[in-house]
Amino acid sequence: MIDIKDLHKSYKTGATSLHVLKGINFNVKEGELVSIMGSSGSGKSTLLNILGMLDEADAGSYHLDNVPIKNLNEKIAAQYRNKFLGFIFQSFNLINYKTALDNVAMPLYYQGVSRGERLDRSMAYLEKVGLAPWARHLPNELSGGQKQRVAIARALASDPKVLLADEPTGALDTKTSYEVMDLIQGINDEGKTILVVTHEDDIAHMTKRIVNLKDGVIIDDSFVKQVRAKDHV
Ligand SMILES: Nc1ncnc2c1ncn2[C@@H]1O[C@H](COP(=O)(O)OP(=O)(O)OP(=O)(O)O)[C@@H](O)[C@H]1O
Repeated sequence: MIDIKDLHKSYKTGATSLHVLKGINFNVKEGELVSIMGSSGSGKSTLLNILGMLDEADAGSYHLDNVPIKNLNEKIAAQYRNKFLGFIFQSFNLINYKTALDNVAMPLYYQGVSRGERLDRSMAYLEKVGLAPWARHLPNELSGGQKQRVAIARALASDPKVLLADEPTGALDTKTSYEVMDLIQGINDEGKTILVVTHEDDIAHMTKRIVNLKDGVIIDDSFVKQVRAKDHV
């Protein structure tokens, strides 16, 4: 599903250049649940931005569902992003003046889905994440965990091939974090390919494989022997 070969990325500020990704190689197969770990500054967000087609590498190749992701114009990149990827963020990124239901339905509007289908589909995904009773509420009436569930429903509603989650539990307390990871595990059990960026070891052990980044290189890439469940973290 994801195939990355010898990826390099540098940031240039003035006369200096910071080499952040120094030859990343990895593959993610359909249906995997993988975490990308590493300390602050190791390059996790840089890698995720490239995977999410929000930025491009300087060198190396990236194939997403066998499609080469390179030199795409804005319009094509946006189309691919809609088709292939769903995003989940640490800070939820919900629109505060729209209800939970309208937040989930929003991307479908931009994809030209009719109003009736948008609302039906969004309601079904809110049900899936356990939030149907909260459909008419605004984000500020929801807890952090509930907000993240809305964001997950929004990411799923377009049925992307891959979910990219950037520190999805970063703003949540421990118990709520495990509940959100439990939901992510359930979505993965249904076949969705999911990548989770985290710097928390317990969260990473709720995924099936941990890729460890340090100073822009992968220092370890291993399957988790015993994937932890929410009540046994
Ligand atoms: N747009 C940019 N311009 C210049 N330097 C950048 C830019 N983005 C990131 N960096 C630098 O690149 C390095 C890697 O940053 P990155 O955000 O990928 O790390 P990270 O592992 O995600 O860290 P964190 O866990 O703190 O988010 C850091 O030293 C950072 O300061």
